[in-house]
Amino acid sequence: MEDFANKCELKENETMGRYLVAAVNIKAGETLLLEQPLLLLANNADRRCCNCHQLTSTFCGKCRLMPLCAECVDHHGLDCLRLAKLQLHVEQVQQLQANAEIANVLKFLLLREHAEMHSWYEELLQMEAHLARRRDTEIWRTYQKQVIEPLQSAGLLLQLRNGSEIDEDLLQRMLGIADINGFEIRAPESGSSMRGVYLRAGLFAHSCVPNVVAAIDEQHRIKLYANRSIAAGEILYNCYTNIMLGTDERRQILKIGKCFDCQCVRCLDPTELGTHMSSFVCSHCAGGYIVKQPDSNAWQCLLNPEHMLNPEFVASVVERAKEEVFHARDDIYRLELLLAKLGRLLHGNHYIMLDLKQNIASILRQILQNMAHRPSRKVYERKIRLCQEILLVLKVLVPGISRLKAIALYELANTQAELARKLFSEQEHTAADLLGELQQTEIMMRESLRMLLYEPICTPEGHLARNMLRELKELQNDMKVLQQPNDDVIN
Ligand SMILES: C[S@@+](CC[C@H](N)C(=O)[O-])C[C@H]1O[C@@H](n2cnc3c(N)ncnc32)[C@H](O)[C@@H]1O
Repeated sequence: MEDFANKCELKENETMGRYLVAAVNIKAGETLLLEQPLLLLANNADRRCCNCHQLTSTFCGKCRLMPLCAECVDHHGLDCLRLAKLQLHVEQVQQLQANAEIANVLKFLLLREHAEMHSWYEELLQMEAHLARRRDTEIWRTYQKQVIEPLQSAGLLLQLRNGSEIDEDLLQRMLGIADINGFEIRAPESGSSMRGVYLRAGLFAHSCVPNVVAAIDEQHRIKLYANRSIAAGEILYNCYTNIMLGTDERRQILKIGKCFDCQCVRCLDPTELGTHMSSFVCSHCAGGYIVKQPDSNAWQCLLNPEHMLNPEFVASVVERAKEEVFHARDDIYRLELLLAKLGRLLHGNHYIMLDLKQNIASILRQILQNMAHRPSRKVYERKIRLCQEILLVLKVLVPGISRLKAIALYELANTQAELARKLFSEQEHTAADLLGELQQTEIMMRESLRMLLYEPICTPEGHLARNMLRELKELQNDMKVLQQPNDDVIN
């Protein structure tokens, strides 16, 4: 919290509400905030044990309302005691157990219930909920039906402290705060997620070209650090969405999920900083690309504005391409075919093309890891090419410290080193060639490691950094051997 108080200054304006600016000059990699979540919430329809956060279908035997898995004995003692004191019939309990989101709201209500947590509750209520923008929308009506009505009809609210004050707006506010401010957190099972609400981390504004990175460790502690040097007075921006998506998709996610129109430099630039992550190929002009003009929303060729695409055609190509990528997943042959086919319509850096390239690269990784496949030189070279293409885009999108860039760089370095070793062992390359390749690899590994060292240790990236340190040492040992003046080695 000391870093936060010294380095971040809270401001407010009409467009963004509260936001943070750098109070001092900040160096790349400097930590701005370390914070534990005030609330850990399940996502949507998931029901998670409120002690260990595993998915569960069972409830605490004492309070009956909080999900608790068979392995956990109890959960937060005060919460359990308070809920157990409520006078509820079996049918009312069943009604409250039926919708998973109700447990999330109960967590808010329990903060309100305990006097010692009141100041946190008050701070939580100041967070943005976008009540006016969400009122009468689909999400509002869904929450009303599935969460608020059961809570009201079960007679639970009136038994809470000043229960008559807990009206529909207050409950919608709680749900809105969770949606607008929640950070996605890795859930215990791989591939699934839950949400964390952090009082300080939730104050950072969004940009699709952020200067701050958020990383959450296995204990759910969030770390926010600068990805480049930031001058005093600059706004501190975290990215709320996936930077590997195109502008229309990012803006839609932010509009629907966070209720605002992003106006960052990337969103306002039709070429997305020259990456062309949403551009189509112009079928009339050699080397011409069709981009969406931000003011008119027209899709026009950059070389000849008269060459246009119909927005419905663009939308349908994108939708169909996404479906085809989904169906081709895990099948490298189909993915490569699709890449060639879509390449006639989309720029090579279009986000769907990059997604395809990432899919292909990750299948190639599995093939290369399994030496029983005896992969040919072409397999290594294909993966190297794909990593290089992905990296070129990432270097523009995140010029500073980035875990995505670090991972892509590591994949590239690792494959280059493996190919060099293979060619040496098959006597296609000399020891001097191998040494040259390994020296290049070492530079890339060091660069990747330099970026990953800012990630908390207990995260997949932190584990990767530790493995990489070991690999780097092995690489350096190999290089030492190759550097020894030994006629048998260097030829
Ligand atoms: C996580 S909250 C950030 C803190 C919030 N501004 C507050 O006052 O509590 C996210 C909300 O901040 C606002 N916001 C963040 N970044 C923004 C941006 N670049 N442009 C406009 N509004 C932004 C939006 O209202 C968004 O829903």
